[in-house]
Amino acid sequence: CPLRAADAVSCCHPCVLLSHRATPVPSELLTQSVLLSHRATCHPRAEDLQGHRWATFSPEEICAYQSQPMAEMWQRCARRVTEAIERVVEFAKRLRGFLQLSQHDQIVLLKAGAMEVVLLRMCRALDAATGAVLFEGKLAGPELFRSLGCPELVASVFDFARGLSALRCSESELALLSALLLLNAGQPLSPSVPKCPQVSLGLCSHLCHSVSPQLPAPGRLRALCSQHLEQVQVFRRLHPAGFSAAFPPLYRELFAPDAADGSAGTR
Ligand SMILES: O=S(=O)(c1ccc(F)cc1)C1(c2ccc(OCc3ccccc3)cc2)CCCC1
Repeated sequence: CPLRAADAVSCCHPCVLLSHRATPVPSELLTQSVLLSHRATCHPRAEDLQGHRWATFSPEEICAYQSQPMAEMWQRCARRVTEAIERVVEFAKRLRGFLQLSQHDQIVLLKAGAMEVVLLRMCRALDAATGAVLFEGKLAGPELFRSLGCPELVASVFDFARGLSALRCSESELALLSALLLLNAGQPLSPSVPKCPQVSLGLCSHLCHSVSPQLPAPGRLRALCSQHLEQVQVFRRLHPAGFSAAFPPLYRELFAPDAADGSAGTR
């Protein structure tokens, strides 16, 4: 399982004054604020997931997905992950102090951390009994994604989601983990990184102490995101034209910035 307290993050983004006030905001208020932001920006909502018995795809439906052209399946996943990232952006904007960052810092944190939060949130849509994930309204196992042509990435995505799901984190823990990942995005993984004096240690220390047994190993999430980036490049080489207009601009900007200006396939 990818979660180890030893990887407890030791520093949040140095400029994030989450309680940008003279008197620190009580950690309970901060936690409540993060949870509300999480609940408002997660899909499906927690209440939709609880007790709901999701249907599984029939063998014929799975076969239809497996028969889809690679580009079509990549576009489907790209659209879904882009929608998920847009919700993470909204979550970040609701975090105390985030909008007080410079636009540059906001973009740096989101570029480095949004995908990690998407992957963290994915465990909410995983069915513990079957290890299948909610995809286009039904439960899908890794075999449904065969036409993507990247079985190792798909396996890694499912393994991570299953490992996190097995910890049965509460929505509050996932909310705090998401805030921590975003505020720590892009920071060195070394645990020896000194605490940032400027940061509002209120939230940082609260996050680290409240969810320390569940902190995702940032190295594991970063490796997963790197694996995704590698596969995006593989896909682009196989389908130079297929990566242009059919992919959401935000997806191209985040994961293939050199192609985001429409020059795909010309390099
Ligand atoms: O439901 S999903 O489309 C899904 C895709 C692949 C998978 F193995 C499991 C789920 C989704 C997702 C989309 C792209 C992801 O990384 C990029 C990626 C991974 C694998 C192949 C292509 C792209 C990860 C997750 C889950 C959360 C948001 C949407």
